[in-house]
Amino acid sequence: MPAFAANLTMMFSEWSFLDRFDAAAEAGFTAVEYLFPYEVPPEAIAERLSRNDLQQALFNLPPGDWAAGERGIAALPGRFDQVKADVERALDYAEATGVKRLHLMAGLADPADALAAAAYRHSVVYAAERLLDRGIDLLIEPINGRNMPGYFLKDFGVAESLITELGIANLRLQFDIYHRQIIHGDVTMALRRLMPITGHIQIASVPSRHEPDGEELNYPYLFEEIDRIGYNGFVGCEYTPRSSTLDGLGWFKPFARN
Ligand SMILES: O=C(O)[C@@H](O)C(=O)CO
Ligand SMILES: [Mg+2]
Repeated sequence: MPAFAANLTMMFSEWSFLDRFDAAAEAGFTAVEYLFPYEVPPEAIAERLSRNDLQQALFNLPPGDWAAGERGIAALPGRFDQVKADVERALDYAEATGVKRLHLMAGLADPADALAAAAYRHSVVYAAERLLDRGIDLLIEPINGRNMPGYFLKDFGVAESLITELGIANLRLQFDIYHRQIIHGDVTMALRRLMPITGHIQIASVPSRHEPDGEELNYPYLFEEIDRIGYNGFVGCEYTPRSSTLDGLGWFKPFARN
């Protein structure tokens, strides 16, 4: 049975950020993820995790100036000092929350731009090596160009090649099934093939990015497949509920903690 993590950026938005931990636990989740923790102190998050017996599955390193449109800075030439500072900031939160995987966003840049490609590689190597002796995986995630136009890492083949070529033990793929289906399709075969380098899975319906209970993908089949291929990490529920979060949890009932 997959271990589902509620994505507190997209789910439980009826509650304040910290109260989302309580609500997710009450709904039967045993783990949570979100994009960014940086607006609240690490101790406050740690307290909610502990109070609710929740595991912290994942969060992202700081993404640059999100409000100004940045979507990561790893592939932006001239921002390496900031990448290094961001890794230290994320480590403070990692220590408090016990998270074992962090996602490094690439940013908006042309993948054919040699300077961007070099900057990205440099950032990825630095961050992965910095996290290695802390026992934390560095994840990279291909994101579809409809949701994030101009995003540097928009191809699963490119991510696979980079991970394989660099061969850093804790550098792994964030396999978001929603993005995979939009970019390439062939989800099941890709899950099977990429499983050895996959460090985290995320789900949502396609094309609406709502609950994983209909539309283009057969999630009951994919959940069984995730078990069949021996994946023992978390499956992040990175979707926007169609109406209220709780009303949309019918699909999750068979998996909920008591
Ligand atoms: O798929 C996504 O959008 C997220 O996993 C993410 O980290 C960037 O928005
Ligand atoms: Mg994702």
